[in-house]
Amino acid sequence: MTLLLIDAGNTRIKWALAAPGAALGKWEQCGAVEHAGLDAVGAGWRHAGITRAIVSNVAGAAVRERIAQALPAGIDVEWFASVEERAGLRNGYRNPGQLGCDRFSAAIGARALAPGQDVIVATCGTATTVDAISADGRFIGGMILPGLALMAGALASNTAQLPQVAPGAAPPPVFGDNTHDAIVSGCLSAQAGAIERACAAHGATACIVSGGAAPYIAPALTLAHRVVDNIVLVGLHAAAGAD
Ligand SMILES: Nc1ncnc2c1ncn2[C@@H]1O[C@H](COP(=O)(O)OP(=O)(O)O)[C@@H](O)[C@H]1O
Ligand SMILES: CC(C)(COP(=O)(O)O)[C@@H](O)C(=O)NCCC(=O)O
Ligand SMILES: [K+]
Repeated sequence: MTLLLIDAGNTRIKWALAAPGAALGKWEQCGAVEHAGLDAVGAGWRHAGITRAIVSNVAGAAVRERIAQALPAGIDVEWFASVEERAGLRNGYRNPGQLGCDRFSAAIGARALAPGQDVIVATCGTATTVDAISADGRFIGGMILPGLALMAGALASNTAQLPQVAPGAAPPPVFGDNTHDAIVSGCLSAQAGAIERACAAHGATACIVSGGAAPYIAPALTLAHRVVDNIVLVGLHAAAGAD
């Protein structure tokens, strides 16, 4: 009766196994792999008692096909999609289906973790998305910006003098006194600045930060926030429980 949750992003595939009735985010097992590593993970899924899977995929048709091949045979599979309303969340996108299904799921997860609050949820992956959810359960809209690695990589590959940088565990001073720190500060300030601007514009009472780059971006934030591992998987779990 195990539920398999999958969040396929443009860089990595995150997955978790949830037992029936498990609390949100309390997984039996979880992991993250780059797209090429999926087959090995799929072999492990075959002996895990999985009866149902919910998959959020924003990484395109080839990745969808790879996931379909890796899933255990004969289970009930839902390809999660952005719709007008799900799990008590109303989708305010002009065309609800245009919203990335990972963003819709992250918003469902954020609402489940902060019910009745005006929430900003930032998912810091290949792209960074910063989305606003109202206290009465409406996905208002959001921002899409290049993720931290993309931003830093764009500078390195489009300039003659700027190196590829790697952010460290702690953010550098806001005003870097060397090229490396100036680039890291610039990229972190853009990411953290977008999140802080969104919180101010929304009058947010809760700010949730997730995604592979969250450990670098969250320490640069100057406002109260909560780092949540895999908010997209939390949202899929909440959506499954609301059916
Ligand atoms: N071990 C890692 N492998 C890949 N990306 C990582 C890793 N650790 C941190 N990152 C950062 O996380 C981002 C990927 O995060 P993730 O949430 O998996 O993205 P996506 O959902 O777009 O696949 C990368 O762009 C990079 O900034
Ligand atoms: C914005 C995204 C690329 C984020 O993808 P990710 O960084 O998680 O790989 C994805 O949510 C997407 O393709 N969205 C569709 C467009 C939209 O949400 O408006
Ligand atoms: K993202």
